[in-house]
Amino acid sequence: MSFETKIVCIGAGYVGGPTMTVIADKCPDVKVTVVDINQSRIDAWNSENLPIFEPGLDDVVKRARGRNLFFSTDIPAAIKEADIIFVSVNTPTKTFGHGAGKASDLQYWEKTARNILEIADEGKIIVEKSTLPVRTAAAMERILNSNDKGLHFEVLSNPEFLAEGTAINDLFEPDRVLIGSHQTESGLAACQKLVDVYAHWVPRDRILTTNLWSSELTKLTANAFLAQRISSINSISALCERTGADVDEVAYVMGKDRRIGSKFLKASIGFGGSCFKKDILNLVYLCGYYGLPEVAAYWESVVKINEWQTHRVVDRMLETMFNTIAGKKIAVFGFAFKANTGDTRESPANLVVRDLLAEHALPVVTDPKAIPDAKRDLKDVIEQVSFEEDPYKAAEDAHAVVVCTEWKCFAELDWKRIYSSMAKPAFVFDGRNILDADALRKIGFEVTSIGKGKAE
Ligand SMILES: NC(=O)C1=CN([C@@H]2O[C@H](COP(=O)(O)OP(=O)(O)OC[C@H]3O[C@@H](n4cnc5c(N)ncnc54)[C@H](O)[C@@H]3O)[C@@H](O)[C@H]2O)C=CC1
Ligand SMILES: O=C(O)[C@H]1O[C@H](OP(=O)(O)OP(=O)(O)OC[C@H]2O[C@@H](n3ccc(=O)[nH]c3=O)[C@H](O)[C@@H]2O)[C@H](O)[C@@H](O)[C@@H]1O
Repeated sequence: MSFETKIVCIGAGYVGGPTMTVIADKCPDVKVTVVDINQSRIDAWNSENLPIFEPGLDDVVKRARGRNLFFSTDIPAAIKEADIIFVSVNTPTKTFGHGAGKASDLQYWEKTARNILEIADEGKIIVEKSTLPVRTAAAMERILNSNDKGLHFEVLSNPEFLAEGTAINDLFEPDRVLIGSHQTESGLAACQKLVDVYAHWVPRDRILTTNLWSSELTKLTANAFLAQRISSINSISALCERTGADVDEVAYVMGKDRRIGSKFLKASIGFGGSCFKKDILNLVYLCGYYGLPEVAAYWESVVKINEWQTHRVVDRMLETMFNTIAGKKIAVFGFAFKANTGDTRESPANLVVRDLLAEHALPVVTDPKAIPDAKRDLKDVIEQVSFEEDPYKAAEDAHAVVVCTEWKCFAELDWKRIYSSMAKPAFVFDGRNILDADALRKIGFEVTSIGKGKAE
């Protein structure tokens, strides 16, 4: 079958895989090829065991794969035939040199741009799907358009707003799709081509078009605002613990004010995930670079509060468990950075386990989806940590259970059974406020929740 439009996506990760799968599903007239340098990842995309766990993804992949959706490592062939190339490679925080610890490491992006330039024999539309520092498109255009083949590349920014665990729904029914372009004739024409792709299923009034820099900066800002809400409520959770206020009640009532809204006000042991911290630090770096130290400090505090909140977990454990947890088995319920994903990148559970080890406790990690990634993340301390598929076994003889991920299955466990197998007094630290604390107390547990004090 011949296709009118050919899309290629470079990078078959958490974003490239699901976004391209949905584009292929919704646009049967478009050929979509997802390429990656990682052979085993591509093999997994072509198999029954997809490389990422995302509810609903399997069915959509099965519908489109082999029809107009292809996964491949043949990057040159894919680039050659593409009209539109999405780049969705990773953009981690730089770990070396200037801006280390804050700036984005753009080496994968630049390599991709040079790769495209080397192979392409006609001009193409290049779409920034990765989250990038504002003004990256300017650098990319300079690299791409500095060719001696007389080719013109138009760079668009089309940041992704999906959240892991709800990616398929987020992609099927996005709040908005954002496309940034130059406001030139060729920029607007390229923008229209991409609008036409999304318009297959996204209502036109939800496809927002802006200039390139607004689009790049909106993505960083959206993540910073979301994370800021979590740090704000988490900072208040500490005050609730001291005063007897209940953070869930405070958040609920505040959220009823439509100007505030109810979402992203769930107090927790801190946000995780591959993006919030990285993107805020990038924003902080950019503010410093553009001579705005006050703005940089404001946003940096969001990350600082988040780390402080996670460290408070083991601090509170010590306070409650007679100032020592050395030699005590502690069951860590959940290692994924949030429920409904196997992703553990920047998971607060990682920090909790390391804090437990620093106190010479004996952590046992259980998680319905994330044990393989947990083992990878804890490789350097693997001999001091145990892993257990079965949460009941993880809790046997433990002095405490600490809930780090809001998996629904943890709330549905038989807590009487857990209580009877634990050392006494049996402590529960609910880092996600998902358990029925009163019911647990009736069983006999000593329960500590986030943002709930004892004061009357
Ligand atoms: N994970 C998420 O939920 C979201 C991530 N983003 C952004 O999307 C971008 C990608 O993130 P993820 O998909 O999570 O990363 P990921 O690490 O899961 O996937 C990136 C993929 O790119 C591949 N890659 C790297 N260099 C390559 C090259 N030169 N040629 C071909 N493939 C190459 C890697 O092998 C990897 O499979 C990041 O900028 C991230 O900030 C944006 C929205 C949501
Ligand atoms: O750029 C990205 O990578 C994505 O980052 C987040 O998505 P994600 O990190 O997948 O998941 P979220 O649902 O945002 O949760 C992030 C973290 O915050 C925590 N969280 C979330 C909400 C809340 O009220 N409280 C809270 O502690 C979660 O448990 C999790 O650890 C954004 O929600 C997406 O819009 C964005 O596209």
